[in-house]
Amino acid sequence: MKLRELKLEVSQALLEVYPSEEVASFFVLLSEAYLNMSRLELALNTEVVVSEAVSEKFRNAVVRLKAFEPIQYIIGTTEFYSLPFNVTKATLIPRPETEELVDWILNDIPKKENWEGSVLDIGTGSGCIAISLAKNLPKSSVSALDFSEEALKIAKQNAELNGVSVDFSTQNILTVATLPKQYSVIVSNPPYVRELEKKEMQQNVLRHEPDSALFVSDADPLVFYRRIATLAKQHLYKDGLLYFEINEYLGNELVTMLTEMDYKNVTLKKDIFGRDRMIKCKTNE
Ligand SMILES: C[S@@+](CC[C@H](N)C(=O)[O-])C[C@H]1O[C@@H](n2cnc3c(N)ncnc32)[C@H](O)[C@@H]1O
Repeated sequence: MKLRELKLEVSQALLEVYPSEEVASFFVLLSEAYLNMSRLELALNTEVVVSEAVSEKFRNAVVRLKAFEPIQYIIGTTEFYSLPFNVTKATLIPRPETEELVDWILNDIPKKENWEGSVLDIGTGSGCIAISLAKNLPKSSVSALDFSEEALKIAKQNAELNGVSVDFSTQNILTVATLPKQYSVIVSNPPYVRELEKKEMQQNVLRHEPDSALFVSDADPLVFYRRIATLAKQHLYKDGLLYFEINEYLGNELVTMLTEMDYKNVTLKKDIFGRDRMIKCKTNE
């Protein structure tokens, strides 16, 4: 089958479910993954013949996309902070707001090339926060933990893929008594979606991403923040910084909680859409 015919078949099937811009972008991503062809090469080689085996891969992807499976899980990769990351159903797909969190941390560090501080990422998932920090802070020492062995397997692959060294460990943050050492920065994007918010979420997230990465009980949505902030009190150096990605509806409650815990300079930050999505605070003024 010619590439142009395959494109027509795939596009017609996906247009039943997705808008045309999204269909076009899916076809490019699938072609990069299965044909190793860029957007430009696709445009220039419409008459090229695609093997039956590869056409079949596209057809399988169409079935999965029509079941609202995220494209990142289908092709097994995504990009975060301009770096490549493998993803599987054991890992959350890294989000743009988390890139903003990484950017906030990096902007707070003046001489990134020479910074020799230590960082801990709690609930690392694909490793996206830890690895992008390690990549941009070449002299730092970065550690990361998650309670999912499956997620950590992927995070370790991603550290190798990006040529950085991160000290990964399997820990349940809700039950560990202490953290391994002292840190200059502790960061976390913990589960923070309340059960009551499920109805606002898209099918592709609800059906395919890991529940344990996303949800917390309506009764105690700040459980991870309280636990991490308590541990961070003992494990941040003087002037150490704590950063969280947050639920946009819980910003004020977090400001109150961290202030009552005697953290200083508690600062909320909005994402590019104007929503409170990050918070930072300091151990000392
Ligand atoms: C919102 S995801 C964030 C993943 C990744 N850091 C990111 O930003 O894309 C939360 C992560 O916390 C992990 N997690 C959930 N409960 C945990 C626990 N009790 N202890 C340690 N990690 C936990 C999940 O496995 C998941 O990887």
